Amino acid sequence: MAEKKLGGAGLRGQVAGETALCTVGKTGSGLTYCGYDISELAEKVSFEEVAYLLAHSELPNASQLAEYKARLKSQRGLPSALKDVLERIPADAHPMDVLRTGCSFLGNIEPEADFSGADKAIERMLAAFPSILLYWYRFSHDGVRIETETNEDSIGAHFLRLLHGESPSELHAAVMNTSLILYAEHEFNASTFTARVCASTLSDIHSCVTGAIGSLRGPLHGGANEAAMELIEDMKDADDAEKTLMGMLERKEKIMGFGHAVYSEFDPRNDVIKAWSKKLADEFGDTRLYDVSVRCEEVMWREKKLFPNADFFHASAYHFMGIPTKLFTPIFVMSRVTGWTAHVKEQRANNRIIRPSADYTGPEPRKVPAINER
Ligand SMILES: CC(=O)SCCNC(=O)CCNC(=O)[C@H](O)C(C)(C)COP(=O)(O)OP(=O)(O)OC[C@H]1O[C@@H](n2cnc3c(N)ncnc32)[C@H](O)[C@@H]1OP(=O)(O)O
Ligand SMILES: O=C([O-])CC(=O)C(=O)O
Repeated sequence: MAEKKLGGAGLRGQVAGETALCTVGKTGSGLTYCGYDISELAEKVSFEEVAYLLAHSELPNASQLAEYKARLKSQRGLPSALKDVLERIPADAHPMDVLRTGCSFLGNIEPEADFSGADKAIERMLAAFPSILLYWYRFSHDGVRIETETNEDSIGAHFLRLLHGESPSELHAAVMNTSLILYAEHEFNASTFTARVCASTLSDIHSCVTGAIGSLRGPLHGGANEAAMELIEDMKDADDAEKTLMGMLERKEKIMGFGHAVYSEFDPRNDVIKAWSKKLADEFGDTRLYDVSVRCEEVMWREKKLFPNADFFHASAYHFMGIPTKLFTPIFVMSRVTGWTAHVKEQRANNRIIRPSADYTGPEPRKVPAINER
């Protein structure tokens, strides 16, 4: 993969620390987690294996995986104090704000006592985030208090079960599994860097994750999957997509779900989720959203040499599985919590408080005038 020209604002291209967790955009391999290529992981393993890999630096063997999954499964229930809080959050709140509050509140009632409690807190967050999200969603939108403990084998299937009230098809469970793998980790992206900055002050893990959720929410980062859906949902067909995009480009508007801070030619996660989106479109029996997405991809490359990032084809894929748009970015959280927390542990293991400098552009030193002279 060609190196992207880096420099300028946004700390672009500057090395801000070390990690053994992930490489992004290195020549010969687009994206690796602990040395494993993302395409191979997406093809061969479960999200739980990836979560374990990020937490423990090695893939689990069969018994380690079975124990890990059993532990996660046993932690899907929510304490009543947390349910009370979730019931007070209005239906028109953004679900990312709900997760942010849910995570923060969990840190109050089940705090990480000291850093030796990190793994326990991480597993609890991983297990409880889908339950937090969907307990609130179903209560505020459907008026039901759902049972959040399910027997579904995977986190992806558990999520779909809580959302739709029934076990997902094999296809949908497989797509969720792959999606969670693709979103799990990505080096020093904005939300992970947020988590590391917080960790570097020796703060607690719930604070690190709460801050990271806030960073992920924005449309230039994780929020782009929702913004991409809003872009494509009204496109009638491929020609309409072309016309809409050309107009937006002429007006110099940003097209959400395209471009990347590090990758220069393609995002290795795109081919994987695009293939699943096509399968889902065929199953759904309506390829409009897939067709308009493909035309967007063609137009953006032709006009701007910009390519879809991980978020773009996630929009149609999630939509085909009946997932409401506002739950798209929270799914990213359910996955990325594994990467964030692995970075928190890594930062703690070799810590120095992160505190860069700034070039000053303000006024020269001056005297404070009396209030009636201002
Ligand atoms: C999972 C993730 O978080 S992936 C990222 C999700 N975010 C998005 O999809 C939002 C849309 N994309 C963007 O805003 C950007 O591409 C970012 C934030 C991802 C990366 O930002 P940068 O590193 O600053 O982008 P980059 O340096 O490649 O930009 C080069 C030029 O392309 C333009 N450009 C980049 N992305 C886009 C886009 N999606 N639509 C239109 N123009 C774009 C930039 O405005 C810039 O133009 P300029 O030189 O005239 O200012
Ligand atoms: O690396 C980035 O800047 C954004 C990204 O793709 C991610 O966090 O998955």
